[in-house]
Amino acid sequence: MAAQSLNLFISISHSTKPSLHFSSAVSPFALTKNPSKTSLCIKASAASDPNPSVLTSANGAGSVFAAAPFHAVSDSSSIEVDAVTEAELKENGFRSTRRTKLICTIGPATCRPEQLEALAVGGMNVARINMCHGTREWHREVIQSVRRLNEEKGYAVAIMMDTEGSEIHMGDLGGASSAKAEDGEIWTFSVRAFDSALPERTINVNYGGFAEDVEVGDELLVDGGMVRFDVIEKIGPDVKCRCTDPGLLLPRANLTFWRDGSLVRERNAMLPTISSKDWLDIDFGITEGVDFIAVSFVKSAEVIKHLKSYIKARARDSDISVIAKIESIDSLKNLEEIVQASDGAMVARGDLGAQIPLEQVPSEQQKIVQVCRQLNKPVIVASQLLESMIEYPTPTRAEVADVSEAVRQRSDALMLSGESAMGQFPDKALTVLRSVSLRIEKWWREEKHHEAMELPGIASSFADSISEEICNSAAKMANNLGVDAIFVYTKTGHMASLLSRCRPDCPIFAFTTTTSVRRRLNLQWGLIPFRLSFSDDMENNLNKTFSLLKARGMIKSGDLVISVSDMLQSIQVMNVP
Ligand SMILES: Nc1ncnc2c1ncn2[C@@H]1O[C@H](COP(=O)(O)OP(=O)(O)OP(=O)(O)O)[C@@H](O)[C@H]1O
Ligand SMILES: CC(=O)C(=O)O
Ligand SMILES: [K+]
Ligand SMILES: [Mg+2]
Repeated sequence: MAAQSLNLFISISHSTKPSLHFSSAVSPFALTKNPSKTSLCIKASAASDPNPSVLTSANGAGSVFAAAPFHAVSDSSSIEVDAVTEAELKENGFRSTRRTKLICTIGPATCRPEQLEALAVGGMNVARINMCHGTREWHREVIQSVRRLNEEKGYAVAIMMDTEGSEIHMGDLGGASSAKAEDGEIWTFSVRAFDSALPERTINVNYGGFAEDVEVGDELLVDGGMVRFDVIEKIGPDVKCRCTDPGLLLPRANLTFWRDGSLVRERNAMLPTISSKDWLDIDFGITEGVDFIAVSFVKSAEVIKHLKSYIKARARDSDISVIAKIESIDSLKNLEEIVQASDGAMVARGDLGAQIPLEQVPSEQQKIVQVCRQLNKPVIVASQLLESMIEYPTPTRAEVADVSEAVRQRSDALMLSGESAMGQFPDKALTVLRSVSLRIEKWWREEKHHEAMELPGIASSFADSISEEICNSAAKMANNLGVDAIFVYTKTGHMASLLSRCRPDCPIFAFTTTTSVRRRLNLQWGLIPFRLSFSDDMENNLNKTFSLLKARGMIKSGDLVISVSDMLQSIQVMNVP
């Protein structure tokens, strides 16, 4: 990195409605303006000696696997970052920090505090709880353990609650963790409520209309085809089926039935996206202060809008993001509207692959990732990324290729399901996601393989347009100048997400004033979220940040940084003094 001691300060102010264009080959000196409407001030000064006005003592420089002592006090002179990020920055430098975020579904294999901590140490950014399984008391314990971990160790692990939704699924297997269906066996799927133990080879179905809706000759798919049956006989509430594709039946697995090669959507299509049980779970999530609610089987944008206004009315001071799970034919049909209405989306390939032919899933994934990036919504690729690791300690080559593809598409986050919830090797699975992400990100950066995605304007106001232009330009400048990091000072997180959307080559240090925004930013590509008190005085903020980060060894003199903020709409380029 060529050392530069130039502090370039560009601030844009406008009294009348200005039109501002940054030239396409943006360099810090190649800004153009419309002089009649915009005042553009470029201040260049030596930045060798900004007054290190705020200096606190080094705050426990820990190594990766021993969480550093963390000062949870949110006083104005501290900065909150977790020990893992801190050690990663110190030991490997900015360039090699991971950009792709990792989500772990928490289940019996990972719910104890020490297991959760191992996941946080291993790079978990978001913990997902699936309301299909477990009791609310169980989920509350998990949420509280994660919160304690954040408070005591300085992590910013966010919590995502995933609704059950009202699609058809099996009941629990009378306490068994799984059951094996063998080729040719006859199983009974029944809507009856069994008081005592389930008879042998009997499966409960949650949907009352099941026996009426299926027909002899239909094909019944468990979990999108993990196990298949042919419907051979209907006897009142019981449906007899012959297993044609053997496999493992898991509790509450999803059921779909197919007739003449297409998915049957009879009355179950009328089931509400958010069931009454889901609403109670959502109330629970609001009370417990979850960061994200992922809505299963979204069909239209309306349900998302409804939920968002419900949350707004109910949770005045906690802002919960709503993630639309794309896992049905209807959600594909209404994709853009749904994504637009949501705060993010999940490619829920498990159920999606049960509703559309499997060979269509990869192209749909690509499309969903692209639409989300264009609309600036974080996107998660989920399900079966490392399925074999539920049982085995190493992934298949094909699984590694699948993870690589999601990283190459530059989705915001990858998610573990059964691998972390009930698998035998949750930590190893997380390590595989982490190391494959790092390796593929580096490869694509070095080879400059990444195709530039066209990013349409998305601003809904003029002020937003300025933010967007600033972020697009800052990201481009960062790549052209080869800067070490982009700093963004953002209260709501919006500027940070606009920068993330550009997927720049360097990491983005996102400074925000509240812990809840910090947690939510942890879902987005390339953002390293810090909590920091800051003012409207950017010079002061920068000096303070440099001092705090330098004192902890996370940056050093000479590092080249671009800084933007949503208080003062500006781009600054400088070397760390
Ligand atoms: N809280 C939990 N308690 C017990 N088992 C769980 C829990 N969460 C997940 N599991 C187990 O892990 C498996 C995979 O989890 P996952 O969240 O992918 O659920 P799923 O049932 O496949 O549904 P979904 O379509 O909502 O993802 C589940 O089938 C279940 O066996
Ligand atoms: C995650 C999820 O719900 C699915 O893949 O179906
Ligand atoms: K779910
Ligand atoms: Mg699903």
